[in-house]
Amino acid sequence: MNLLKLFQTRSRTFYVFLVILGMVSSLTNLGILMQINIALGGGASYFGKYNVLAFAGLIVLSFFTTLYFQKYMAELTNNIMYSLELSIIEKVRNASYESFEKMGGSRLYAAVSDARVLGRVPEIFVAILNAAVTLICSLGYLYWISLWAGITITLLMVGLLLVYLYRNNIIEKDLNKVRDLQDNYYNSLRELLVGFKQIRVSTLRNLNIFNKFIFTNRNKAKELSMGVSRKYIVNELIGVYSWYFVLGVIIFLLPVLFHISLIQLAVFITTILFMMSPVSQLIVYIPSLTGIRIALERINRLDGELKVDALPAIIAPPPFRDFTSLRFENVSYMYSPDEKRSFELHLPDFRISKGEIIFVVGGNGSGKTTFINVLTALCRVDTGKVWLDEQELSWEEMSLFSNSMAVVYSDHYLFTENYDEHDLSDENELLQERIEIFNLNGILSKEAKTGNFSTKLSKGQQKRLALMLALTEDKPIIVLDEWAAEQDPENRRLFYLEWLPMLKRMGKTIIAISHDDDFFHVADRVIRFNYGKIVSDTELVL
Ligand SMILES: Nc1ncnc2c1ncn2[C@@H]1O[C@H](COP(=O)(O)OP(=O)(O)OP(=O)(O)O)[C@@H](O)[C@H]1O
Repeated sequence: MNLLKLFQTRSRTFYVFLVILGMVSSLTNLGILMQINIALGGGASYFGKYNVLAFAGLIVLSFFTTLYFQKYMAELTNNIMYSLELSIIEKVRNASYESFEKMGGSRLYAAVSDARVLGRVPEIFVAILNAAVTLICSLGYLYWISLWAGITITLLMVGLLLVYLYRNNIIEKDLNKVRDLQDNYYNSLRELLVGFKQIRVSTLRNLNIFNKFIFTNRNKAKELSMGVSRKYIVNELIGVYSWYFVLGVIIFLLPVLFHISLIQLAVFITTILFMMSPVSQLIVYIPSLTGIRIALERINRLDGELKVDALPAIIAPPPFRDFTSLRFENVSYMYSPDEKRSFELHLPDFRISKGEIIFVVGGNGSGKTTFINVLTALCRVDTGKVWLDEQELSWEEMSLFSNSMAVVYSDHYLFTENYDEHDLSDENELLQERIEIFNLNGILSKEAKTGNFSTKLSKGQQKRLALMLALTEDKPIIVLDEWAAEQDPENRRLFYLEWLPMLKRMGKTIIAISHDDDFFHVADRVIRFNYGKIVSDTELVL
């Protein structure tokens, strides 16, 4: 996606408007310039006695065209900004888990602020167009008055522009560095916010995150930004003082070189003064264009990364699918295969049957969570086949089937809004019954604003609420990652000896990571992972 393509997709009429505005503005500029010069030289106007009317007409035409265009631009600007923001979020929500992990949250925030920068594109385009048209008209007028003098001034201005662009290129590189620093800064900020408790209780950590990361980063960014500002100031001053140089050439050199008359000289000087404002506008807006290009490049890069393994756009939730068996045949998944130390999960032949309670066990780093990620299609398998009721599933179908699984992660996040559209009303008897069963009676309270359950609960209580909500989703498969880890002994006992059997009686299939060997007998099967492989798959017959 480049800048021009961005416009094409947002508004087909943009270019038509741009051409109309360009024409009106060149007509107005040239007209006004000629009127002034004719008045200065005491010559006859083309419009004779309607001179004043023509002058006023030009200004009115310019006023209304610009007004109409500005309104159109305001609309277009907002459309571009908000739809870009939404399209970034759209890509994130359809991205694969791996590309999401690689991206990191801080880059998402940076991309959203980049989208805001892009919202200025139409305004900048119009300003540059106006300035360029005025410049071209003025130069054309100079050529008409004296060809050689016009050429001399054009060469002079091109030379000065090249110096300006060369310096601007150096500034662009510095700006890129500032943006990289900003990404790192957002990352440190995220760590400060997410890990606030750990940072608050350790002075060393507290000092280090501030001194070694945030402070150093901001200092570097400040130095670079100050350098950029200094270079901009020098550039702008060169721009302004170049005019004196050009005026000097006109006043002192042109009469000697080309024998131009006093009236021609006056016309030249007026025209040059007329060009000053558009050129300074160009000087102001070219750096903005640079910033926009950088923002666009970064959004494009993020876009490319998120496209990897992206899911097809989700339009409506698929119906839950019950099943008899889910089978993995020669399935393997590897984290970042390019890296030296990479972990591979391998499932030569593994089957889950409806109604089973399967415990997934094994040491730290043996591959239990990776297995859950593959099972729930968070990670896309590299090789092998997945069969649902002896029907092979594509990656997309597997992703859809994950909708039939209610998952409680070890670091489960309880949403503040009721995205699952649960019936949380007091009249819901089944819900009240489950609140009772999961020992949440008298613990849960509702947020007045959202009507959702408050998430200000202890870790164990949060997990019990998450389990209850997972059950409310009414899906055939329940996946639990170390669910019992935060429970007190009584709730843990209830989980293994009462709640899991209850779920089984309800016809649910349960896949649960567990470290509680005292309760392994509750499961129908215990599968043990080691180095990414299932080293034992024990069926327990009670
Ligand atoms: N995002 C990742 N990128 C690269 N390697 C990873 C990633 N996540 C996990 N791993 C590696 O994969 C291996 C298996 O990790 P996994 O989280 O599946 O283990 P686990 O059995 O769930 O461990 P634990 O009991 O500690 O939770 C580990 O060696 C880990 O270093």
